[in-house]
Amino acid sequence: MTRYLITGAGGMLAHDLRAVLADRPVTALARAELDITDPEACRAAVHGHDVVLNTAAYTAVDAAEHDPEAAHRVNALGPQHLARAAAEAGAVLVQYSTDYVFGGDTPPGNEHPWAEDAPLRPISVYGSSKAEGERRARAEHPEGVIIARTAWLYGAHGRSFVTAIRERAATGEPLDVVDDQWGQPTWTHDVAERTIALLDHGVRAGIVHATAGGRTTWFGFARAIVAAAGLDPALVRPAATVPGARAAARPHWSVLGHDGWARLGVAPLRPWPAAFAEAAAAIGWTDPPVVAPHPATAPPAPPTSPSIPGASS
Ligand SMILES: NC(=O)C1=CN([C@@H]2O[C@H](COP(=O)(O)OP(=O)(O)OC[C@H]3O[C@@H](n4cnc5c(N)ncnc54)[C@H](O)[C@@H]3O)[C@@H](O)[C@H]2O)C=CC1
Repeated sequence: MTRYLITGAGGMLAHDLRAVLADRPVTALARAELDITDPEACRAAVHGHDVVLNTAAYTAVDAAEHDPEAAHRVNALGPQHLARAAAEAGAVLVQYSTDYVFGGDTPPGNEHPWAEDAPLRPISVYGSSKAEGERRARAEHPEGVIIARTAWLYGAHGRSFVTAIRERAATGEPLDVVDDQWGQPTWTHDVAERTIALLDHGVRAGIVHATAGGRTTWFGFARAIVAAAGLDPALVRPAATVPGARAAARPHWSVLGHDGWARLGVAPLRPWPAAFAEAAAAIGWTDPPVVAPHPATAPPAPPTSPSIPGASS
């Protein structure tokens, strides 16, 4: 029976991987139990497993701009250590990566979905560190690394764009959300389920885009989130990206192509509206969040920023 190791087990995607693998032998190690920057610890942890699902990552996109070494250690060297350990153990490594490995060369008006083999041109430290992690993992274990690039994740077990928008909308204040960055909101459950389907199909190497079908902007997604919660979608207003407003640049075009799935004989993730509708019902996002009442003497807190750009990626 296949034995699975999940790294970064405290994270959002890891939770749903554990749920999908609930009836199989799984070791799930949180950061305190396995630090993927430690090559010896990686070797010891991978030993005895057939599949390594690496969800561990330095995911603070803006903070990475100020601490590139930390991002590199976790996102570039970590996957390399795990790939080496997987090669020694005869295991497959699934390395989760990001849409932010792209973004450097899409002139407006010339957008098409990024193919799996499109050149990597990140525009942030985080994206560069993840791109380097892809390269190092594949070089270390060419026959046994699957790169699964995902994006715009939301799920039941973590903070995300969905939780931020729900909390802001529940205050009744209007929300300005960027309408010029395109992508694919993706449920962690679907990423987990499709990844395991890929492995069950016998795939041991390759690149897939583990993002939902379709496309929207952060504004479009925010409206869907607010509508699902039974709140007024008109609260969400379209805004333009303010250059330099955040430490790390965001790609304006993060729509990933899904042809790789057909080549491997496995169906891709479903379109984002259907996935979000099911997620909202399953997670309890069809009701507005309960916001703590403000003390009678204190005025309501103003929004902390004029717009809500995209969350992490
Ligand atoms: N959240 C998103 O929107 C997106 C996430 N991704 C990628 O998907 C994967 C999973 O993301 P999430 O579950 O959202 O991340 P998360 O931030 O919820 O979980 C990541 C986990 O990694 C752990 N971690 C950090 N440094 C570590 C280290 N040195 N050793 C071991 N564990 C460490 C953290 O403690 C955390 O529990 C990551 O590879 C991320 O880069 C890609 C695109 C979008």
